[in-house]
Amino acid sequence: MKLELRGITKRFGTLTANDRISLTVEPGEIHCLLGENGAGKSTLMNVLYGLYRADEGEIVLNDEVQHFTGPGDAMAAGIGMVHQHFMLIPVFTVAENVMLGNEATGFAGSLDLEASRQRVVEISERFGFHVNPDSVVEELPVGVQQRVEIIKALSRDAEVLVFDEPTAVLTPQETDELMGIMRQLKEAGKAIVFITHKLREVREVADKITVIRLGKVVGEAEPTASNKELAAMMVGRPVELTVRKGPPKLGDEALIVTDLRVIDHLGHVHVDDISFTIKRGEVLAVAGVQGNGQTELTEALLGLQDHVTGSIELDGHQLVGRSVRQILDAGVGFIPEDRQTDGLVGPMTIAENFMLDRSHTEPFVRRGTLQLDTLEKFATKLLKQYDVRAPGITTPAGQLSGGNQQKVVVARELSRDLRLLVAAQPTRGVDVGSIEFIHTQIVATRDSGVPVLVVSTELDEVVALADRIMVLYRGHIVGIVPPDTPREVLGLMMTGERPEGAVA
Ligand SMILES: Nc1ncnc2c1ncn2[C@@H]1O[C@H](COP(=O)(O)OP(=O)(O)OP(=O)(O)O)[C@@H](O)[C@H]1O
Repeated sequence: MKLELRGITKRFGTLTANDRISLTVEPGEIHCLLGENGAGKSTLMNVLYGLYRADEGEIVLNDEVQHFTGPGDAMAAGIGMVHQHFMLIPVFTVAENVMLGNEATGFAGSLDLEASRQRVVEISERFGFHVNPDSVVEELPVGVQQRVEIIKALSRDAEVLVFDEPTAVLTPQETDELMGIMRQLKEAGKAIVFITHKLREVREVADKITVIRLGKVVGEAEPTASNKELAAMMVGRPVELTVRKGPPKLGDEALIVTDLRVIDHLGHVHVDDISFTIKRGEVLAVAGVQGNGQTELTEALLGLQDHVTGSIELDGHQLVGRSVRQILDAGVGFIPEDRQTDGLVGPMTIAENFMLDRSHTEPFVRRGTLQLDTLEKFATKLLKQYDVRAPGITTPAGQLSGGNQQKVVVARELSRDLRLLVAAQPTRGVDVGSIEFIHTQIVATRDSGVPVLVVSTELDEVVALADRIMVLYRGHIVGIVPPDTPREVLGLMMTGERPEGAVA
């Protein structure tokens, strides 16, 4: 099915998020939509999916103008959306989830579990998805859950499929698998819209690229364009794609972690036998496939895990057993991997989010009174410095685009007086121009003498920031190696193999 968007305009108050955007996606084409954070990509897709009504413009499918009043209409017309945050019911099986999706749209065969099972098997076999209809969703790896989302869309005969930053939550291997799936869907004649910030992925699968900036189409690019060309087109200026970083000026060992062990309430061990140190002025970057104990390690450092044994000493003070509040007050900055649940309060304004954990301290509160002037100046400065694209500091954080929400969290944490920075996936969902800025800020934090722990599933990010790399596998340290360690060796370590010479 051919999709045309003709002159779509969508305004939020005085902000024009989409400004006369036109786009054509042919059947059997993967069309990448590129643009910096807040450019208007998700808004455009929400218009296409019937979630927002366009102020102007038309959605045309196979030369017929559509009038969607909600996602039900869009689905019935053949549009499927694979969201980054899955819309699945975790305790239900795959077949039950697919059945429920269809019930909502009143498709034939709705509420017939056996029919739904067969449909899952049929689609799964056709596209090589390897999904068992009877698996319970919450027990499946993230990459497979995403395939369930795709099956849901395909079971409703979707001909146009929208993927909005689908790889942000995937491991490198799952990402490769998804690229393969997208190619197969294309071979089957689907029209695909693919939104991503990762230029490697764009060049790997795109047939066509449309770049939007500040709500407008700024041009089309060829898939053969270089990273630098694509980045410059998105951001509107040349972008430095490598981090400038001098040799570290190392101080004393500020963070000393000894024999750390983290178990969950069911007794499963997530982190075991972990000992490492970080010096002042040093970045230790943790590499590993997602789910190998990184989340639990960072949460233990912040006091967010209940069953922790061993020792975490920061500047001579023991952190194990202390509350999150005490740990934050001790000067630990934390960029959590999931900004929506742990990093931000959506209905609160940007300014309020900037002072979330400082609302009881000077200079924002003096003699029990909130200093609105101080807060306003501080928030305005941060907004500008971190290039958060928002109408103003009183905009609710939940209304920001994904990448801009991330920038709010990073700005808040890096602007505190820090004794340790723990940054998990610091640039998730962030555009190339802002990645450059955030990396520069993390390096500046290290150069000011702060020990930094970075956790990232992006090997590029680990290598760019690290003074030393620590590889985790199944909750254990495989080795601690220098940043110039060959990628093949790091890749091997991420599967649990220890090369000769690596310090355990
Ligand atoms: N519900 C809303 N109310 C008000 N403003 C909104 C709303 N949704 C989005 N916006 C604004 O519209 C603009 C475009 O946001 P959008 O989410 O479409 O960007 P994006 O290109 O998808 O960005 P990212 O790459 O960060 O996900 C942003 O300035 C955003 O703050």
